[in-house]
Amino acid sequence: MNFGNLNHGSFTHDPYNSESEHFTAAEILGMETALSAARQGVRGSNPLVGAAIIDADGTFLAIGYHRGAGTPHAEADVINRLLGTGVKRDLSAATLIVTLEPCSHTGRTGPCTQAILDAGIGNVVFAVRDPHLPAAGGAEILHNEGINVRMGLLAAEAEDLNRQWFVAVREQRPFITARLAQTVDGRIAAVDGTSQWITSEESRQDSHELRARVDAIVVGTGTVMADNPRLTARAADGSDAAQQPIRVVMGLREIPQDAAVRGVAGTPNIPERLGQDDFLALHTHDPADVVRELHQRGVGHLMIEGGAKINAAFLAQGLVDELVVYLAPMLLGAGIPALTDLGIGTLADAQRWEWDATTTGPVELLGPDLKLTLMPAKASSVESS
Ligand SMILES: NC(=O)C1=CN([C@@H]2O[C@H](COP(=O)(O)OP(=O)(O)OC[C@H]3O[C@@H](n4cnc5c(N)ncnc54)[C@H](OP(=O)(O)O)[C@@H]3O)[C@@H](O)[C@H]2O)C=CC1
Ligand SMILES: Nc1c(N[C@@H]2O[C@H](COP(=O)(O)O)[C@@H](O)[C@H]2O)[nH]c(=O)[nH]c1=O
Repeated sequence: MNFGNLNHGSFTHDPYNSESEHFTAAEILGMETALSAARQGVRGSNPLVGAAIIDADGTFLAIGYHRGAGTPHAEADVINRLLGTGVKRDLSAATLIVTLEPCSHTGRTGPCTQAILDAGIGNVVFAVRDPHLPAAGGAEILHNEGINVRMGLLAAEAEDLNRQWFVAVREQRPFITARLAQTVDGRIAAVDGTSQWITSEESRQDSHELRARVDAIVVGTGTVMADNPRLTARAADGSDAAQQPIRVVMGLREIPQDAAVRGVAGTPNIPERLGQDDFLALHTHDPADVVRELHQRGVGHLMIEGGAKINAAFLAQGLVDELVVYLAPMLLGAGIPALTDLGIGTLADAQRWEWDATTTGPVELLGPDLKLTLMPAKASSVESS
């Protein structure tokens, strides 16, 4: 196969896809299994990726997946599972099946191409190209090392699995999660601005785990003035988590010198790009400015934590890839809504979302609350509704 004329930055299908390749029933089953395994991961700066290794006769040898930024990639995970005991085995006839092109770069972990070569695996089948430029090109490296590489198996399914991640990469911005802690009637604070707490301890702890995973959190100046939040990631005993997001406040007002958000938080998730300063005031009302600035600072996963105006600003510009809604069994009737105006005047223009069925499923019970996870509906399902 000639890999020479492929464009890594492109999101169009490669000329070499499933129609020009032959895949065995075992490889198809392997890719279906890898796609299911991928769904056990968590969304964020890295895509969901799953992998399987099958023997020449189609026997499954191992299944693995990526558990989120900073953890081993799916290829390394599946190889570790197979060879973790230290037993050397001949894998030259085996096939590694993976939902995304093996990476060729050293990011938070080492290159998967090297792990595959070190394991002596003779064949690789992957579904879709990795559009993330520093990581791309793995197929060529493997091919040039004499590995039999084929691509395109269940490509549409693999693209769909990470479709918002692909959008974020294409737009050269972080993957963006918006997090709402609201009453059943969609309020995030009472009429007088009080909001602590609407959601349960279990929900808030889950939220702290989310904070520890993201690279940055954004709130508006309104939230800082109303709540004086710390915006740190904390363990159940109140101690600071080892990894902390950059805390970002968006708006024109100055943040008071004694604001809690200025306090020392610990180790930022991306220290090499931020130094010791993990608080950032961005004097703008435009979410695109925030996204651009944070992308330049190396933020791969951004979380919007409110309030109402900030939530609406990001949603109105299509700058939310994932919605996490903690829904408390509480009614306020009046108060601050989860979102201000999105500029939607008629039902036909409603934003459509769909439930996201990854690890925990779209609905989780957290104490008395529900946690709902959603992603923007596919363009095709919006057109047909
Ligand atoms: N339950 C929950 O999950 C949460 C609840 N809350 C609650 O929400 C309330 C605060 O909400 P809200 O007042 O909407 O505050 P926001 O945090 O949304 O901040 C709004 C302020 O940010 C600035 N700003 C920045 N960008 C924009 C923009 N695109 N459009 C408009 N304003 C912008 C403006 O101030 P400036 O003049 O400085 O530019 C504006 O007044 C509080 O009562 C808080 O308790 C807050 C977060 C989470
Ligand atoms: N009210 C409310 C939340 N509010 C969010 O938590 C912030 C306070 O953060 P911190 O000072 O770090 O504890 C606050 O400003 C707002 O962003 N979160 C929730 O999980 N549930 C809730 O009911």
